[in-house]
Amino acid sequence: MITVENLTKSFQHNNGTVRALDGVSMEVSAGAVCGVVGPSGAGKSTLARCIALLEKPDGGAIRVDGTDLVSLGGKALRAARRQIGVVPQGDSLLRQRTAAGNIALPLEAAGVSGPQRRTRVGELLDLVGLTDKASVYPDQLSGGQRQRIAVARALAAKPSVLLADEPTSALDPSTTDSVLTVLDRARAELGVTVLVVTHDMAVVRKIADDVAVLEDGRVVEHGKVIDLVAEPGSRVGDTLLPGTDQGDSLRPGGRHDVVAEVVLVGFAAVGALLPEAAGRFGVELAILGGGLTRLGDTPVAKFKVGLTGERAEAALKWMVERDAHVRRAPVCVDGAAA
Ligand SMILES: Nc1ncnc2c1ncn2[C@@H]1O[C@H](COP(=O)(O)OP(=O)(O)OP(=O)(O)O)[C@@H](O)[C@H]1O
Repeated sequence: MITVENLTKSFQHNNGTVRALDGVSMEVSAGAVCGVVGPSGAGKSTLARCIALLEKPDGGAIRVDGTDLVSLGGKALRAARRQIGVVPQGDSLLRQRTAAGNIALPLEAAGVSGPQRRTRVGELLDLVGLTDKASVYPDQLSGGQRQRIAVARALAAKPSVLLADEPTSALDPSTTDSVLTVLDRARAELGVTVLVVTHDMAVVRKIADDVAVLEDGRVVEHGKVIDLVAEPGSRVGDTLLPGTDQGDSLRPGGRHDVVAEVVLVGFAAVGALLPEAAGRFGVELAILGGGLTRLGDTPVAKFKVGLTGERAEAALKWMVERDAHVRRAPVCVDGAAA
């Protein structure tokens, strides 16, 4: 578990002070993948560098499994740094070393013996799916392969936390997927807690359990992706789920008695809830907008639906009782939309 409490960090510029982190607090559960997203200059990299102990915050605490890393010094700080593997932004491999040689670097620094090093490097090459590239130099690898080697190198010393700063920027979508798969495997097979800094919400959609949205050095939204997408007005939800033409379009009109926005999470809900509600309550149900997507392996749908029939309200209530997230237009006492 990583807990960040009220973290502050400022930089002096010629024209004044920039508050890169302005009281950031967030939590990442052990073994989860957390996406840190936000616009350029929001403070994402500064947060990552502070957690990686590459930058000292001005104030606040960073607890990994209960220990406040900010208060550490000397030997304890060096030991804590080894617990955090870092995949830096951009190309970070040494050109004059092979893929295997790059992965072995942290092991050499830690004094791990030759045979043990070879075994560990072999395991890591296998984890990132590049066993056949052991003796290849970075220049002969694709951008995605280089990033996968950088992930393997970051995992070499068996850290409990893996921090990746924009690991997929400048990669095409299929290459991006291969890097994300490797991060996901690190979590699933090694139990590593993964923090991914990214400006790309597709990364959050594909692998994140948790997300923190930063803006101007502050956390403006934070939580489990699957919970946030169901919250009305969530920025994460608005970005990750299909649009449905919101606002006035939720007002009942035309031939529908009730118009509502419905978010459905999981195979059972997405596959069966709407037709079952329509059949059970004898209402006509029309999909007016929205669509399907996936969050990791979980199917999620957001639809604008129009219900017609005497028991339309009862059908909606029944869906809510089955964990559908329903957003209705406010209705006045005379039944008209407010
Ligand atoms: N070493 C530094 N010296 C001075 N200012 C810095 C330094 N690092 C970051 N900043 C400033 O702090 C603010 C936050 O920068 P940071 O790189 O953390 O944002 P970011 O969200 O990662 O942006 P990007 O997506 O563009 O990388 C910016 O205004 C930046 O100019």
